Amino acid sequence: MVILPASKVKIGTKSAFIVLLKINLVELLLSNLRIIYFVPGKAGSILLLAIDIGNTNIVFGVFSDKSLVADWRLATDRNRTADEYGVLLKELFNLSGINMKSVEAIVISSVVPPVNALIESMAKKFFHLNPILVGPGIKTGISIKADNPREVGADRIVNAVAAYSLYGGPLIIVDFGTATTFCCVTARGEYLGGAIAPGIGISTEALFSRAAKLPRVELIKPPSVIGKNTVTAMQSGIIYGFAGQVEMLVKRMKEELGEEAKVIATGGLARVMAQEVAVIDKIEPNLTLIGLRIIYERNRAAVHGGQPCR
Ligand SMILES: Nc1ncnc2c1ncn2[C@@H]1O[C@H](COP(=O)(O)OP(=O)(O)O)[C@@H](O)[C@H]1O
Ligand SMILES: CC(C)(COP(=O)(O)O)[C@@H](O)C(=O)NCCC(=O)O
Ligand SMILES: [K+]
Repeated sequence: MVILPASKVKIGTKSAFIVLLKINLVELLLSNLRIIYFVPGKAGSILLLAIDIGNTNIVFGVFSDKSLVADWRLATDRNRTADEYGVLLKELFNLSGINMKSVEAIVISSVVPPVNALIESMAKKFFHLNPILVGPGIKTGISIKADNPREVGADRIVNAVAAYSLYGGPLIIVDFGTATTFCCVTARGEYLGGAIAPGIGISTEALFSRAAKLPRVELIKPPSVIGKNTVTAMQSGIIYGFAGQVEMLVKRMKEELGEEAKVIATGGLARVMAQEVAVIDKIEPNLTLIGLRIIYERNRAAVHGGQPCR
Protein backbone atom coordinates (compact mmCIF):
# COMPACT_ATOMS: atom_id res chain seq x y z
CA MET A 1 0.00 0.00 0.00
CA VAL A 2 1.33 3.49 -0.87
CA ILE A 3 0.25 6.51 1.14
CA LEU A 4 1.51 9.67 -0.50
CA PRO A 5 2.23 12.41 2.02
CA ALA A 6 0.08 15.49 1.31
CA SER A 7 3.26 17.59 0.90
CA LYS A 8 4.23 15.53 -2.17
CA VAL A 9 0.95 16.31 -3.99
CA LYS A 10 1.39 19.38 -6.18
CA ILE A 11 -0.63 22.54 -5.40
CA GLY A 12 -3.35 23.18 -7.93
CA THR A 13 -4.28 19.53 -8.13
CA LYS A 14 -6.85 19.57 -5.34
CA SER A 15 -9.14 17.10 -7.07
CA ALA A 16 -6.20 14.76 -7.79
CA PHE A 17 -5.36 14.95 -4.09
CA ILE A 18 -8.90 13.95 -3.11
CA VAL A 19 -8.84 11.06 -5.60
CA LEU A 20 -5.48 9.89 -4.21
CA LEU A 21 -6.74 10.17 -0.66
CA LYS A 22 -9.81 8.11 -1.56
CA ILE A 23 -7.68 5.44 -3.28
CA ASN A 24 -5.43 5.30 -0.24
CA LEU A 25 -8.36 4.98 2.12
CA VAL A 26 -9.81 2.11 0.06
CA GLU A 27 -6.38 0.42 -0.01
CA LEU A 28 -6.02 0.88 3.73
CA LEU A 29 -9.40 -0.78 4.27
CA LEU A 30 -8.56 -3.63 1.87
CA SER A 31 -5.16 -4.27 3.41
CA ASN A 32 -6.75 -4.43 6.86
CA LEU A 33 -9.29 -6.89 5.53
CA ARG A 34 -6.42 -8.91 4.09
CA ILE A 35 -4.73 -8.94 7.51
CA ILE A 36 -7.92 -10.19 9.14
CA TYR A 37 -8.30 -12.80 6.40
CA PHE A 38 -4.68 -14.02 6.57
CA VAL A 39 -4.40 -14.15 10.34
CA PRO A 40 -6.83 -16.87 11.23
CA GLY A 41 -7.66 -17.30 14.81
CA LYS A 42 -8.34 -13.56 14.95
CA ALA A 43 -11.27 -14.09 12.58
CA GLY A 44 -12.40 -17.05 14.68
CA SER A 45 -11.68 -19.72 12.07
CA ILE A 46 -10.99 -23.35 13.03
CA LEU A 47 -7.39 -24.41 12.61
CA LEU A 48 -5.58 -27.72 12.23
CA LEU A 49 -2.04 -28.14 13.54
CA ALA A 50 -0.05 -30.72 11.53
CA ILE A 51 3.22 -31.97 13.03
CA ASP A 52 5.85 -33.91 11.07
CA ILE A 53 8.46 -35.39 13.42
CA GLY A 54 11.58 -36.20 11.39
CA ASN A 55 14.99 -37.32 12.62
CA THR A 56 16.51 -33.84 12.11
CA ASN A 57 13.56 -31.45 12.37
CA ILE A 58 10.02 -31.27 13.66
CA VAL A 59 7.94 -29.30 11.19
CA PHE A 60 4.76 -27.63 12.44
CA GLY A 61 2.11 -26.43 9.97
CA VAL A 62 -1.08 -24.53 10.70
CA PHE A 63 -3.95 -25.05 8.25
CA SER A 64 -7.01 -22.91 7.94
CA ASP A 65 -9.23 -25.16 5.82
CA LYS A 66 -6.93 -26.17 2.92
CA SER A 67 -4.47 -23.29 3.20
CA LEU A 68 -1.23 -23.59 5.07
CA VAL A 69 -1.14 -20.27 6.93
CA ALA A 70 2.09 -20.79 8.88
CA ASP A 71 4.89 -23.33 9.17
CA TRP A 72 7.87 -23.58 11.49
CA ARG A 73 10.83 -25.92 11.90
CA LEU A 74 12.29 -26.83 15.28
CA ALA A 75 15.25 -29.18 15.76
CA THR A 76 14.32 -32.70 16.83
CA ASP A 77 15.83 -33.05 20.26
CA ARG A 78 14.70 -35.88 22.48
CA ASN A 79 16.28 -34.14 25.47
CA ARG A 80 13.94 -31.19 25.17
CA THR A 81 10.89 -31.27 27.40
CA ALA A 82 7.23 -30.97 26.44
CA ASP A 83 7.21 -27.59 28.18
CA GLU A 84 10.15 -26.35 26.12
CA TYR A 85 8.45 -27.30 22.84
CA GLY A 86 5.20 -25.78 24.13
CA VAL A 87 6.82 -22.46 24.99
CA LEU A 88 8.65 -22.29 21.65
CA LEU A 89 5.42 -23.03 19.80
CA LYS A 90 3.49 -20.47 21.84
CA GLU A 91 6.06 -17.86 20.89
CA LEU A 92 5.83 -18.79 17.20
CA PHE A 93 2.02 -18.58 17.29
CA ASN A 94 2.25 -15.17 18.94
CA LEU A 95 4.81 -13.89 16.44
CA SER A 96 2.55 -14.98 13.56
CA GLY A 97 -0.50 -13.39 15.21
CA ILE A 98 -2.33 -16.73 15.32
CA ASN A 99 -4.47 -17.61 18.30
CA MET A 100 -3.47 -20.99 19.73
CA LYS A 101 -6.98 -21.42 21.07
CA SER A 102 -8.29 -21.59 17.50
CA VAL A 103 -6.48 -24.90 16.96
CA GLU A 104 -9.22 -27.52 17.05
CA ALA A 105 -7.26 -30.61 16.07
CA ILE A 106 -3.70 -31.88 15.91
CA VAL A 107 -2.40 -34.58 13.57
CA ILE A 108 1.08 -36.05 13.90
CA SER A 109 3.36 -38.15 11.70
CA SER A 110 6.50 -39.42 13.38
CA VAL A 111 9.52 -41.53 12.51
CA VAL A 112 11.14 -40.85 15.90
CA PRO A 113 9.12 -42.86 18.46
CA PRO A 114 10.95 -41.52 21.57
CA VAL A 115 9.74 -38.00 20.73
CA ASN A 116 6.07 -38.96 20.32
CA ALA A 117 5.16 -38.93 24.00
CA LEU A 118 6.86 -35.56 24.38
CA ILE A 119 4.89 -33.91 21.59
CA GLU A 120 1.65 -35.63 22.62
CA SER A 121 2.01 -34.32 26.16
CA MET A 122 2.81 -30.83 24.76
CA ALA A 123 -0.42 -31.05 22.72
CA LYS A 124 -2.45 -31.93 25.81
CA LYS A 125 -0.90 -29.31 28.07
CA PHE A 126 -0.73 -26.36 25.66
CA PHE A 127 -3.66 -27.04 23.32
CA HIS A 128 -5.89 -29.28 25.50
CA LEU A 129 -6.17 -31.67 22.57
CA ASN A 130 -5.60 -35.37 22.00
CA PRO A 131 -3.60 -35.58 18.80
CA ILE A 132 -4.17 -38.14 16.04
CA LEU A 133 -0.98 -40.11 15.36
CA VAL A 134 -0.68 -41.57 11.85
CA GLY A 135 -0.27 -45.31 12.30
CA PRO A 136 -2.27 -48.52 12.48
CA GLY A 137 -6.00 -47.84 12.60
CA ILE A 138 -5.74 -44.53 10.74
CA LYS A 139 -7.27 -44.43 7.24
CA THR A 140 -4.77 -43.16 4.69
CA GLY A 141 -6.73 -43.94 1.53
CA ILE A 142 -3.80 -45.73 -0.11
CA SER A 143 -3.11 -49.41 -0.19
CA ILE A 144 0.38 -50.32 1.03
CA LYS A 145 1.92 -53.17 -0.93
CA ALA A 146 5.18 -53.34 1.05
CA ASP A 147 6.03 -56.69 2.72
CA ASN A 148 5.17 -55.25 6.13
CA PRO A 149 3.05 -52.07 5.93
CA ARG A 150 3.64 -51.39 9.65
CA GLU A 151 7.37 -50.95 9.19
CA VAL A 152 7.08 -48.28 6.47
CA GLY A 153 7.94 -44.83 7.87
CA ALA A 154 4.82 -42.74 8.48
CA ASP A 155 6.39 -39.79 6.64
CA ARG A 156 6.78 -41.90 3.50
CA ILE A 157 3.12 -42.92 3.58
CA VAL A 158 1.95 -39.38 4.30
CA ASN A 159 4.07 -38.06 1.40
CA ALA A 160 2.54 -40.68 -0.89
CA VAL A 161 -0.99 -39.65 0.15
CA ALA A 162 -0.24 -35.99 -0.59
CA ALA A 163 1.57 -36.54 -3.88
CA TYR A 164 -1.10 -38.94 -5.19
CA SER A 165 -3.82 -36.51 -4.25
CA LEU A 166 -1.99 -33.60 -5.96
CA TYR A 167 -0.68 -35.33 -9.10
CA GLY A 168 -2.20 -38.79 -9.44
CA GLY A 169 0.07 -41.77 -10.21
CA PRO A 170 2.38 -43.27 -11.21
CA LEU A 171 4.79 -41.38 -9.00
CA ILE A 172 8.26 -41.45 -7.56
CA ILE A 173 8.60 -39.32 -4.44
CA VAL A 174 12.09 -38.30 -3.35
CA ASP A 175 12.42 -36.96 0.20
CA PHE A 176 15.78 -35.34 0.98
CA GLY A 177 15.62 -35.63 4.77
CA THR A 178 17.98 -37.21 7.28
CA ALA A 179 17.76 -40.18 4.92
CA THR A 180 17.01 -39.75 1.23
CA THR A 181 13.93 -41.84 0.56
CA PHE A 182 12.43 -42.87 -2.76
CA CYS A 183 8.83 -44.11 -2.83
CA CYS A 184 6.89 -45.53 -5.77
CA VAL A 185 3.14 -45.15 -6.15
CA THR A 186 1.21 -46.80 -8.99
CA ALA A 187 -1.41 -45.23 -11.25
CA ARG A 188 -4.06 -46.83 -9.01
CA GLY A 189 -2.60 -45.25 -5.89
CA GLU A 190 -0.85 -48.30 -4.45
CA TYR A 191 2.28 -47.71 -2.39
CA LEU A 192 4.84 -50.21 -3.70
CA GLY A 193 7.98 -49.45 -1.68
CA GLY A 194 11.20 -47.79 -2.81
CA ALA A 195 14.68 -47.08 -1.56
CA ILE A 196 16.31 -45.63 1.54
CA ALA A 197 19.75 -44.05 1.10
CA PRO A 198 21.96 -42.21 3.60
CA GLY A 199 20.91 -38.57 3.55
CA ILE A 200 23.06 -35.78 2.15
CA GLY A 201 23.49 -34.01 5.50
CA ILE A 202 24.50 -37.07 7.50
CA SER A 203 26.77 -38.39 4.72
CA THR A 204 28.71 -35.15 4.43
CA GLU A 205 28.85 -34.91 8.22
CA ALA A 206 30.54 -38.33 8.22
CA LEU A 207 33.01 -37.15 5.56
CA PHE A 208 34.34 -34.15 7.42
CA SER A 209 34.15 -35.69 10.86
CA ARG A 210 36.14 -38.76 9.76
CA ALA A 211 38.73 -37.09 7.48
CA ALA A 212 41.06 -34.80 9.45
CA LYS A 213 41.91 -32.45 6.58
CA LEU A 214 38.39 -32.02 5.21
CA PRO A 215 36.50 -28.95 6.38
CA ARG A 216 32.74 -28.48 6.76
CA VAL A 217 31.52 -27.04 3.45
CA GLU A 218 28.44 -25.16 2.35
CA LEU A 219 26.09 -27.31 0.28
CA ILE A 220 26.22 -25.26 -2.89
CA LYS A 221 27.03 -26.00 -6.50
CA PRO A 222 30.76 -25.43 -7.26
CA PRO A 223 31.85 -23.42 -10.36
CA SER A 224 32.94 -26.58 -12.18
CA VAL A 225 32.61 -30.35 -11.79
CA ILE A 226 36.41 -30.58 -11.69
CA GLY A 227 37.06 -28.98 -8.29
CA LYS A 228 40.18 -26.79 -8.10
CA ASN A 229 40.54 -26.85 -4.32
CA THR A 230 39.45 -28.98 -1.36
CA VAL A 231 36.21 -27.07 -0.79
CA THR A 232 35.01 -27.03 -4.41
CA ALA A 233 36.14 -30.65 -4.89
CA MET A 234 34.01 -31.67 -1.90
CA GLN A 235 31.07 -29.60 -3.16
CA SER A 236 31.38 -31.30 -6.55
CA GLY A 237 31.48 -34.75 -4.99
CA ILE A 238 28.49 -34.02 -2.79
CA ILE A 239 26.19 -32.14 -5.19
CA TYR A 240 26.91 -34.11 -8.39
CA GLY A 241 27.42 -37.37 -6.52
CA PHE A 242 23.97 -37.20 -4.93
CA ALA A 243 22.45 -35.85 -8.15
CA GLY A 244 23.77 -38.98 -9.87
CA GLN A 245 22.32 -41.16 -7.13
CA VAL A 246 18.87 -39.66 -7.69
CA GLU A 247 19.11 -39.96 -11.48
CA MET A 248 20.18 -43.59 -11.36
CA LEU A 249 17.57 -44.69 -8.83
CA VAL A 250 14.77 -42.83 -10.62
CA LYS A 251 15.81 -44.31 -13.99
CA ARG A 252 15.85 -47.85 -12.61
CA MET A 253 12.59 -47.39 -10.74
CA LYS A 254 10.88 -46.09 -13.88
CA GLU A 255 12.15 -49.17 -15.74
CA GLU A 256 10.79 -51.46 -13.02
CA LEU A 257 7.47 -49.61 -12.89
CA GLY A 258 7.29 -49.86 -16.68
CA GLU A 259 5.65 -46.45 -16.80
CA GLU A 260 6.79 -42.84 -17.11
CA ALA A 261 6.25 -41.75 -13.50
CA LYS A 262 6.18 -38.15 -12.30
CA VAL A 263 8.99 -37.33 -9.89
CA ILE A 264 8.14 -35.16 -6.89
CA ALA A 265 10.83 -33.89 -4.51
CA THR A 266 10.48 -32.74 -0.92
CA GLY A 267 12.56 -32.41 2.28
CA GLY A 268 15.04 -29.88 3.60
CA LEU A 269 17.48 -30.20 0.69
CA ALA A 270 15.00 -30.61 -2.18
CA ARG A 271 15.55 -27.13 -3.60
CA VAL A 272 19.34 -27.44 -3.76
CA MET A 273 19.15 -30.85 -5.41
CA ALA A 274 16.32 -30.12 -7.84
CA GLN A 275 18.51 -27.52 -9.56
CA GLU A 276 20.95 -30.28 -10.49
CA VAL A 277 18.62 -33.19 -11.11
CA ALA A 278 16.83 -32.99 -14.44
CA VAL A 279 14.50 -35.92 -13.65
CA ILE A 280 12.74 -34.02 -10.81
CA ASP A 281 9.44 -32.69 -12.19
CA LYS A 282 8.14 -30.78 -9.19
CA ILE A 283 9.26 -29.59 -5.74
CA GLU A 284 6.69 -29.70 -2.95
CA PRO A 285 8.40 -28.37 0.18
CA ASN A 286 5.30 -28.94 2.32
CA LEU A 287 4.34 -32.37 0.99
CA THR A 288 4.25 -34.09 4.41
CA LEU A 289 2.16 -31.30 5.97
CA ILE A 290 -0.28 -31.46 3.04
CA GLY A 291 -0.56 -35.24 3.45
CA LEU A 292 -1.25 -34.84 7.17
CA ARG A 293 -4.11 -32.44 6.40
CA ILE A 294 -5.62 -34.89 3.90
CA ILE A 295 -5.30 -37.79 6.36
CA TYR A 296 -6.92 -35.72 9.09
CA GLU A 297 -9.88 -34.98 6.76
CA ARG A 298 -10.19 -38.71 5.99
CA ASN A 299 -10.30 -39.60 9.69
CA ARG A 300 -11.98 -36.69 11.43
CA ALA A 301 -15.46 -38.24 11.49
CA ALA A 302 -14.17 -41.60 12.74
CA VAL A 303 -11.85 -40.13 15.34
CA HIS A 304 -14.01 -37.34 16.74
CA GLY A 305 -17.47 -38.29 15.55
CA GLY A 306 -17.24 -35.08 13.52
CA GLN A 307 -16.85 -33.02 16.70
CA PRO A 308 -13.81 -31.05 17.81
CA CYS A 309 -11.74 -33.26 20.09
CA ARG A 310 -11.29 -30.91 23.03
N1 LIG B 1 15.14 -24.87 4.96
C1 LIG B 1 16.26 -25.58 4.80
N2 LIG B 1 17.26 -25.14 3.99
C2 LIG B 1 18.39 -25.86 3.82
N3 LIG B 1 18.62 -27.04 4.40
C3 LIG B 1 17.68 -27.51 5.22
C4 LIG B 1 16.44 -26.82 5.46
N4 LIG B 1 15.70 -27.54 6.30
C5 LIG B 1 16.43 -28.65 6.56
N5 LIG B 1 17.62 -28.62 5.92
C6 LIG B 1 18.66 -29.68 5.94
O1 LIG B 1 18.10 -30.77 5.24
C7 LIG B 1 18.43 -31.99 5.88
C8 LIG B 1 17.19 -32.76 6.18
O2 LIG B 1 16.29 -31.98 6.89
P1 LIG B 1 14.79 -32.39 7.05
O3 LIG B 1 14.13 -32.52 5.72
O4 LIG B 1 14.18 -31.44 7.99
O5 LIG B 1 14.98 -33.84 7.70
P2 LIG B 1 14.02 -34.78 8.52
O6 LIG B 1 12.68 -34.76 7.85
O7 LIG B 1 14.68 -36.10 8.43
O8 LIG B 1 13.95 -34.26 9.93
C9 LIG B 1 19.25 -31.62 7.11
O9 LIG B 1 20.60 -31.81 6.76
C10 LIG B 1 18.94 -30.17 7.33
O10 LIG B 1 20.04 -29.49 7.90
C1 LIG C 1 13.59 -43.77 6.24
C2 LIG C 1 13.37 -42.80 7.38
C3 LIG C 1 14.53 -42.93 8.35
C4 LIG C 1 13.33 -41.37 6.83
O1 LIG C 1 13.22 -40.48 7.90
P1 LIG C 1 13.60 -38.92 7.80
O2 LIG C 1 14.77 -38.80 6.89
O3 LIG C 1 12.40 -38.22 7.22
O4 LIG C 1 13.87 -38.48 9.18
C5 LIG C 1 11.98 -43.07 8.06
O5 LIG C 1 10.98 -43.00 7.13
C6 LIG C 1 11.96 -44.41 8.76
O6 LIG C 1 12.47 -44.57 9.84
N1 LIG C 1 11.33 -45.42 8.13
C7 LIG C 1 11.18 -46.75 8.66
C8 LIG C 1 11.66 -47.78 7.68
C9 LIG C 1 10.90 -47.81 6.38
O7 LIG C 1 10.33 -46.81 5.93
O8 LIG C 1 10.86 -48.90 5.76
K1 LIG D 1 10.76 -36.06 6.64
